[in-house]
Amino acid sequence: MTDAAISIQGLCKTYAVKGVPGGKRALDGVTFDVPAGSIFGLLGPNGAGKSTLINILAGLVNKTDGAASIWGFDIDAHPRNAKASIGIVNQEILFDPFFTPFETLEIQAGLYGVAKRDRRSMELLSAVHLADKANAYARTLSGGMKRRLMVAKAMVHSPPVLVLDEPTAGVDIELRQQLWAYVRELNQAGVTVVLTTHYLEEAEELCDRIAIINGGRLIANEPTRELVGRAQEKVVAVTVDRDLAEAPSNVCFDKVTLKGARTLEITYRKDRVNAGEVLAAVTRDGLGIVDVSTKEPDLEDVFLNLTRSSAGG
Ligand SMILES: Nc1ncnc2c1ncn2[C@@H]1O[C@H](COP(=O)(O)OP(=O)(O)OP(=O)(O)O)[C@@H](O)[C@H]1O
Repeated sequence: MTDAAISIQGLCKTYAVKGVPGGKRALDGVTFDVPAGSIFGLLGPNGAGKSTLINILAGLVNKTDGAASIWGFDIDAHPRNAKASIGIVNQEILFDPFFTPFETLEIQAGLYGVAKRDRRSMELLSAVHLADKANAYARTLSGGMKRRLMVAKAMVHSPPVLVLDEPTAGVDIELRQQLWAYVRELNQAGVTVVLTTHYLEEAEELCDRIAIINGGRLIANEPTRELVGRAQEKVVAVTVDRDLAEAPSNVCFDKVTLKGARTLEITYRKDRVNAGEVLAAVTRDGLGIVDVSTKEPDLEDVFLNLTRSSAGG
């Protein structure tokens, strides 16, 4: 057992690209740990380097520099143990369409050297709600079913760490919810889960901790709540007791717009002023406040702010 399920230090990857001197740098000194027992989100815009990082952990891409270990096993010094400690669900759906889901899991278990008596194929199929499809041809499964089969396939050797690379791309909302429910169950049973996703609200809902990479560099790595708290802009809608001809201005307000005759939508920076000061600024002109509602920043705001500021240097 180890405190970090995955430990990554100074990881670099430069792809050799024809006609590009020096190649394409996809990872540029990335360092972070995934705490054991967590659901960890790895976010980043397209081309940020997420798949490269996961493929290095999977042993599919050779790193250029740095170190990585999985469940305490260095991927260079102990590649077999490292590989046995991780299950990876790739973006692409890969399995033989002529085998049934049950056979698919049995074959995968065989590849990992799981003894027959230790195999859990039916249990895994039930967990991903595919027990009734155990003997159907895999090619007759829907897209969502195939993806769930991929998750079951990644778990045949009972790895302590499961990585899901964009697992819900193209999966409808209901199936996505089922998949996340299963991910939560696995996590409660002790599996550390790493997921990359473009669905920020899901990362926010599911993950204890979130790392963001952009342009091959780590730009954030924090508990989800703290990351969300870093969004400095807040919006408050204030309904007043009389019609307004125009929105009042005040130094407290970053932006203010009139929404209807009596409602002001005020944007302020919570690192500069607090809600009390904003409301006091409204009443200063003799206006009475009838109603107030606030909007909490979500990860989308944080993500955009962080990637924008890192792109701007
Ligand atoms: N085999 C390769 N040869 C050259 N460049 C590559 C190769 N694979 C990836 N890249 C480049 O490396 C960078 C990182 O790509 P990567 O696929 O890791 O990003 P990503 O964050 O997973 O993006 P996405 O969300 O689109 O999958 C990109 O600029 C990509 O074009």
